[in-house]
Amino acid sequence: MDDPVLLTGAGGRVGQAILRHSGDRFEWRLLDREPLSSEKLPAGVSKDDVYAVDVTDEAAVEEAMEGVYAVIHLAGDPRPEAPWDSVLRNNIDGTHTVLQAAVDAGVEKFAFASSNHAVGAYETDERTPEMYRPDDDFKLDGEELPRPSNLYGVSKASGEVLGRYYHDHAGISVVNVRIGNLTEGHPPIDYERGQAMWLSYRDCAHLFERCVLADYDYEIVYGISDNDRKYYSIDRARDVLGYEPTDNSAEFEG
Ligand SMILES: NC(=O)C1=CN([C@@H]2O[C@H](COP(=O)(O)OP(=O)(O)OC[C@H]3O[C@@H](n4cnc5c(N)ncnc54)[C@H](O)[C@@H]3O)[C@@H](O)[C@H]2O)C=CC1
Ligand SMILES: O=C1O[C@H](COP(=O)(O)O)[C@@H](O)[C@H](O)[C@H]1O
Repeated sequence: MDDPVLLTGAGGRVGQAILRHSGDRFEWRLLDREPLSSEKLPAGVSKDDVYAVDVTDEAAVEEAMEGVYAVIHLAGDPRPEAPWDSVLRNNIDGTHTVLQAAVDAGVEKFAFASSNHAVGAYETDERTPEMYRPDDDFKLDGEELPRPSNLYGVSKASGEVLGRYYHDHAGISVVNVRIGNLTEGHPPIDYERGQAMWLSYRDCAHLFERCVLADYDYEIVYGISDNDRKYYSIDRARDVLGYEPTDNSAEFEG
């Protein structure tokens, strides 16, 4: 596929995980409100393919969207403790602006970085910490309603609903990836929740690559590696996207 893939929030942790492992897979167009240093750019991506843009800037986003085949939308405030004014502007208004521009430009697919915090309130005192352990059978599969654990999680659930609206009314393919805990090199240490939802860099890149290449209508999938501790099912990601994770947080436990 020759048409570009627009990666918003390209300079961040998730964006760099994708570019480090899939930098040669697509014709990239990179967007971030912060300037991207040359070491953050994969080979073959020139400064002409980089847009220093705020995702709430409609005109600038429309310009970056011209001719794009698919969008991987990562840009936003990633802090679970982020205040309402920030998640309202960066995560909700920003996602609306990017989705509207994508539809207006005839973009085929939209992959949204949702979060475990969109469903964090399922992790009740009664269920934890046992639910983070391999022998517990509690599972979430993406069919469940959001239960945000904070206002950041509300903004992520809002992004999922924005995608539902634009799929239903404009036909764009949408996949919401409820990312767990992206940690480079190994799972979080001494943190059972993080180990249950660990996503390795290479599995992250592979999963978003599948979001560009697979065909789907509207989906919600979990973005985690194949962890023994997982309480998120990755069956939907396997069945619809062809996701085949390599890593498992259990392999790093003594
Ligand atoms: N890192 C993780 O474990 C997880 C991340 N996510 C989501 O994935 C996405 C990326 O997260 P990270 O890479 O960890 O965050 P990050 O903070 O490392 O990267 C986010 C990037 O987006 C840019 N950005 C923020 N607001 C922007 C705006 N208004 N306009 C343009 N660019 C903007 C920042 O400059 C930054 O380079 C976020 O939406 C986050 O909510 C979800 C679950 C887990
Ligand atoms: O959405 C996100 O979730 C991860 C994991 O949550 P945590 O509460 O276990 O840290 C978080 O690390 C990341 O910053 C955030 O964007």
